[in-house]
Amino acid sequence: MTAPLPWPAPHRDTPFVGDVMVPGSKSLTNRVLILAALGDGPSVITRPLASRDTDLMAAALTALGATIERDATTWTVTPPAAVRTDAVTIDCGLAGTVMRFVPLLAALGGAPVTFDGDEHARVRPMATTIATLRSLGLQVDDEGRGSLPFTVHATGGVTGGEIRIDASASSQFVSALLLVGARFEKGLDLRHTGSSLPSMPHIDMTVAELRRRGVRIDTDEPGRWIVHPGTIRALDVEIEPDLSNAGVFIAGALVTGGSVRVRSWPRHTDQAGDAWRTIVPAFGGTVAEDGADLLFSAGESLTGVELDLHDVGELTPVIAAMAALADGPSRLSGVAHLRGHETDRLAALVTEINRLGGDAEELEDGLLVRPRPLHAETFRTYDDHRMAHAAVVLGLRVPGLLVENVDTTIKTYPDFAPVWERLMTQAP
Ligand SMILES: O=C(O)C1=C[C@@H](OP(=O)(O)O)[C@@H](O)[C@H](O)C1
Ligand SMILES: C=C(OP(=O)(O)O)C(=O)O
Repeated sequence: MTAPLPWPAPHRDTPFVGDVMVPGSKSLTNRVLILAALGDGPSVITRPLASRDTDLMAAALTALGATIERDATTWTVTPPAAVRTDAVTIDCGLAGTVMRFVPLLAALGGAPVTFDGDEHARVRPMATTIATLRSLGLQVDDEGRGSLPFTVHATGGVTGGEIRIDASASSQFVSALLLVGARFEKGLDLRHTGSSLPSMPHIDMTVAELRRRGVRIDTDEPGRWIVHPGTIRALDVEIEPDLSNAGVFIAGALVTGGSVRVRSWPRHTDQAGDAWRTIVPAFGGTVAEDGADLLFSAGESLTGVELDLHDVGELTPVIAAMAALADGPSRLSGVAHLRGHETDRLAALVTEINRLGGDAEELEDGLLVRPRPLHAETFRTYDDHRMAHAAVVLGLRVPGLLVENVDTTIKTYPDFAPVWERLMTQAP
């Protein structure tokens, strides 16, 4: 099969002025799906994200016995009637939320479950998931790899109790345990023992979603979570727009001297992407509330930034693209763990920005980006949706830039390319 032709990135010689309603949050949709499958009755999810990562989660939960009925705007999830006893295989694709969360859910079942995924999924950090399952008393066959593929041999329930893990490579190791801990016989007393813990807002989101469903969880001590055993209540919810994915439109407005209205920005949210409210002023832009929407506008200039992105690592590729177009140098820190994301994002960003004539340098825990005049090339995406997002930001200012495999954006945003094409045909 021949690879599809690279996609011509949208370009603007004039300010990009946009009005967007982004699809639902991946992180919320996949948490809500799992919690609905563990609930004490059916739950209705309104405006879930329908994308590769959430389809994979829905398929995994269905394989484990849940029923998911989908119509245009809602998914109704009915938990399994009984613990399954037949062996199944689950495709994790490249979805961290599927490969980290679902094995813990499978541990509650009564049969072997095998996990595998895309080629690159096999090199994403999974050792903590495997070690966690083993310390909970489960047998895991991974042939010594410490990564996908592996089989979890569930035996009909988990005792739980005290457990220590090193989640410095991904917050998802913590979230995975918290999501199921109430269903362990003794609940969970979890301590993170590693040197640092990335993506705290994602853990806070997990805790908030559990509490909304009646789960008691103590978080008084940093790095420790006590989940009391009990019922996870069914809950009907509406999914918020994905604020991390909104970032590419916000960045597009800022790098072209324009503005964008992002519709229905939640006033209170646990999403990491809410950080755009502070990141945009750091680049010299402004943020204003207008009813339910937020308006992001470019300032006089696009200033270089010094940002610690430890909590919001998934925003880094788009921020790095903005930095490459800024008026001065930027230092992005706190994101060593990005080497274990969909690709090694630090290496990929340096290679691709420099391929365009830029000057990006990899640091131990981040990037140094010095703006330089850029020229068009084919920007490689390494099967990483957020590399495609970064390419669009750059292409808005670099005429003729091509994006290799823009379809990788289906991971969290299936209409990404057509939406940009439509926006480019609109005034001004
Ligand atoms: O739990 C989640 O939904 C996520 C947690 C974060 O993972 P890491 O802690 O591995 O960065 C984030 O980057 C990812 O996009 C989604
Ligand atoms: C890191 C990301 O995804 P995942 O959930 O696959 O870890 C991401 O979307 O930026």
